[in-house]
Amino acid sequence: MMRTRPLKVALLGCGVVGSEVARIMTTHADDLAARIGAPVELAGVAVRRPSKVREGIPAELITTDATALVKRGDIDVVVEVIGGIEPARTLITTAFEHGASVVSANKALLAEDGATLYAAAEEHGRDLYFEAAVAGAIPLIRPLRESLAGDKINRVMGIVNGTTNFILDAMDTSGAGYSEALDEATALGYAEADPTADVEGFDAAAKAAILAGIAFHTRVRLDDVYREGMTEVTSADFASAKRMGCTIKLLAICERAADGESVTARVHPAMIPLSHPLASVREAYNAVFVEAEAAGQLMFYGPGAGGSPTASAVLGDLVAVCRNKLNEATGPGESAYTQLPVSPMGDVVTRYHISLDVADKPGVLAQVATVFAEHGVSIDTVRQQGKDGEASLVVVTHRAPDAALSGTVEALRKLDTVRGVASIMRVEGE
Ligand SMILES: NC(=O)c1ccc[n+]([C@@H]2O[C@H](COP(=O)([O-])OP(=O)(O)OC[C@H]3O[C@@H](n4cnc5c(N)ncnc54)[C@H](O)[C@@H]3O)[C@@H](O)[C@H]2O)c1
Ligand SMILES: N[C@@H](CCO)C(=O)O
Ligand code: NA
Repeated sequence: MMRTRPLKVALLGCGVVGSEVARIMTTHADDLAARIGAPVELAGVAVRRPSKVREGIPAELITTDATALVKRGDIDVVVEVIGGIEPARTLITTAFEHGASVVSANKALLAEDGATLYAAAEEHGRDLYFEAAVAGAIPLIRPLRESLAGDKINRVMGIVNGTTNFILDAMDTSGAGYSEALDEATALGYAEADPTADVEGFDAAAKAAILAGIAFHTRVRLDDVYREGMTEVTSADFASAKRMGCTIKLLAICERAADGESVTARVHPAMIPLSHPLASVREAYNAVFVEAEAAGQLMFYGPGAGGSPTASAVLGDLVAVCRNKLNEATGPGESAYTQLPVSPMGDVVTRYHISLDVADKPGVLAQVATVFAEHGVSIDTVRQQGKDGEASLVVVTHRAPDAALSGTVEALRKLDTVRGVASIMRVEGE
């Protein structure tokens, strides 16, 4: 039976995502009410610029005082789509203290200090939902927290940043320049307020921390995630990748160690074979592979960024939280009971593609091969292209620990015959 008294929602932030949340809440009000079992009412919208015209939002709902809004006491759900650490963190914890549940899209905050948010939610018996924080519209957090709660997840690997996938795809397929592609991604509402978070891998690293934490039931913070951005990927790297039957993607990879005693989380550009499903993820789409012991391989694919796809995930959470409220229940809280240590990048084992500029003379290849052997890194293939006494040497290795590869590269740089290390890229997905 439908409850007539509405559930009240406070919206914090009315930018790319917030404006879409408000629009869908208004246009789909009847359907949302029917699905929840009570009407949902937008009771206040906190913004920074009140003078801006916001179509469909009554002026009397607009306020610049987000703190007063979350303290009102009659608010059932606070939707936080401001982003950043503060004031978002204080607003969320204040919302819990004043009886509201929270839906947030804020991966930066969850990765930096999710523990504080979970603790405040638990202390006050409220919900914290954040489907939009990882891979936008793609249902991923809920499947990991709920559908796969009975399984053991060993690996999560995916493309979780739309902006950088858009740029890399453009560089690969149309030869577009980096800044031109970034401008387009920003205009389409994919990029963060400061796109450095996207291109330097901070956004993907935050998502990796959240995914690893949920997948492995352990606390993983942004600082635990190894991170390399994609600003140094060149057209020469793409040409090299093509020769190997690969493309280049910015990947987030979270793994449980073979002995099950530790985990790793990392974000970096990597070559993947064109035959791998992640290679065909185009534009700003995201895709995430999950490997679970009983389920096997699962792939989640869809729009990972943009106002309306992200609003879809926020509204799904809003419906879930409202249903919980009516049932006087709460959804899942933090699950970090395993407390596994997060190992450093040096322990990660993978394959490498290394491009060297060397002198084209007898014995150079043998010298280079010896350095790899001395560091216990086994070579899979070598390709040499010579020109005017100089040569480019491309070495692809078998699987080796990252620390061994770093040692190899350091030693290679010291050889007189090695003029430079043009690029080092990991090779994944084989
Ligand atoms: N855009 C996307 O594709 C996307 C996807 C997934 C998650 N997110 C996340 O959603 C959140 C919002 O992203 P966005 O793209 O809408 O950003 P945005 O910059 O378009 O919107 C944020 C809005 O919050 C407002 N704001 C800032 N401080 C405020 C305050 N103290 N009080 C009231 N309003 C304040 C800003 O003026 C701005 O309008 C971020 O956490 C982001 O990481 C965005
Ligand atoms: N800036 C992010 C938004 C989605 O989290 C991206 O490009 O994927
Ligand atoms: Na999602």
